Amino acid sequence: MARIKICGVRDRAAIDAAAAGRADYVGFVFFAKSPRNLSLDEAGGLAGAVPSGIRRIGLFVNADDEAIGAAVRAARLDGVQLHGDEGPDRVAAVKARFDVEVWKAISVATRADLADARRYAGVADRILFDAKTPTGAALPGGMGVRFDWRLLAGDRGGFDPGAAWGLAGGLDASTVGEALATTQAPLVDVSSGVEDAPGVKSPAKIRAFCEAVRAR
Ligand SMILES: O=C(O)c1ccccc1N[C@@H]1O[C@H](COP(=O)(O)O)[C@@H](O)[C@H]1O
Repeated sequence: MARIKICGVRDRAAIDAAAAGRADYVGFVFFAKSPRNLSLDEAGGLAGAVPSGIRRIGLFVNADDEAIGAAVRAARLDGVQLHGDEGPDRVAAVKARFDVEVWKAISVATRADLADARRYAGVADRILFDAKTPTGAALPGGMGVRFDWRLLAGDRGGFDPGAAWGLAGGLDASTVGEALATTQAPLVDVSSGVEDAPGVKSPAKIRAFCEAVRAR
């Protein structure tokens, strides 16, 4: 069964719903432009509400070591998701400096974009294939944009078949079944698809999403 990450949680009700749905990960966003952004204090408070079986992943966009380190400590992060323009060297540096798993998001619109993932082979602990948001968009993710999941069927553009990966972008309870059937993704990551408004998580939608994944 695919693992589940509920990203952009901002309150205890969302964390409780993720736990009820037996999600594997919750995501804390540390990106000021996002409606899901958390202060260090907020993240520290929420971290204590996350049950021990759920891993805490911090999302960053082109952040420096100081910002990542402060969040890792405040929220006792188990992992970081680098969702900006971080190249393989930067991903390797984050991995060397912090004792956490490191995910790298790859923006996908066409098959040619999949080749980018190969650059991170042996560097990132997990590749997250996410939809490329439109040029000039406010955010590089978290906008409910999906890509053609058929691109991930087969060899995923030559991506290392043994490497850990996941699917994000435009998922919700009504689409995740089709996404899993098409891609066989070992992990799905959702944010806006389990919200009532940007940054406002819906416990009912979180539970429905988890049920839809488990129904596969
Ligand atoms: O959620 C955000 O605000 C965000 C901000 C900047 C980069 C990525 C962000 N979210 C991630 O984007 C994907 C897809 O989200 P959605 O389900 O389409 O809304 C997911 O990995 C989020 O964690």
